[in-house]
Amino acid sequence: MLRVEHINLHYGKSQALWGVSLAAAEGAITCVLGRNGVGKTSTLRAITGQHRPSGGRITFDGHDITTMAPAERARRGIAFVPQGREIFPLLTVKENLETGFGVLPRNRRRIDDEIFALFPVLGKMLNRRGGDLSGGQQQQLAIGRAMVTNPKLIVLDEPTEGIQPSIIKDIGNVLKYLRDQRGMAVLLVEQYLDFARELADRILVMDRGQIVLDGAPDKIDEAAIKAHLTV
Ligand SMILES: Nc1ncnc2c1ncn2[C@@H]1O[C@H](COP(=O)(O)OP(=O)(O)OP(=O)(O)O)[C@@H](O)[C@H]1O
Repeated sequence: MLRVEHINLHYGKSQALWGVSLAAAEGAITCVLGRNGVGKTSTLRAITGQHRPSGGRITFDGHDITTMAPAERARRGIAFVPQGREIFPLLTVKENLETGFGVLPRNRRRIDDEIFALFPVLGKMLNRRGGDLSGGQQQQLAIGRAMVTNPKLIVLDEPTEGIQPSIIKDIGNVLKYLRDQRGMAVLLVEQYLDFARELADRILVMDRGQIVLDGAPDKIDEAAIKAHLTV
């Protein structure tokens, strides 16, 4: 579904990514692990179209999307749950969910009951402001907002960051549901190894702007992963 092939990415003269390649398959959770500052978010920025790579190619469903605008990628089925969630604090939960409507044709602009079944708290708090929600509830709202666009690929940047364990577990279950029941491709960036091991069908580890390990969770050497995750 998604293929990232040998991408380089620069911020001015400073190179953040060096020949990064990865794939996110339909019906699978792919997890990219790495410490702060190794290029995980930059990789996602290239995939979602927020920063153009300086080399390499990104394809989605067989189409080259390397230079495509973010909104066009969203229309084609790529949804993004950014780091820090980026909920609109003054909009209600319902209005936050409706911001996903922009990429949908008019006749498909509805919030599916499935979202409230997966995140009952959103249904209960529909008219509350986004800013009144706890961090964990905001993360659920950010995932719900991504689901409104009915994506084929959902890309999440550190969804467990600053979130209490019970909600981390709920989020893990929702990601499994999206993989198993909806056949979505899930691409997840994480620093939290246990969460990745529990969910991922494939783990990649980044260090200093490159992919340094890549394999199935039961095949990849845990000591090697940990060596790259500790400073
Ligand atoms: N807008 C920017 N301008 C200049 N340099 C940047 C910018 N964003 C990131 N960088 C640099 O690029 C490198 C990779 O950063 P990136 O945010 O992709 O890492 P990360 O693995 O996602 O880290 P984190 O977990 O902190 O988000 C770092 O050296 C960072 O300082």
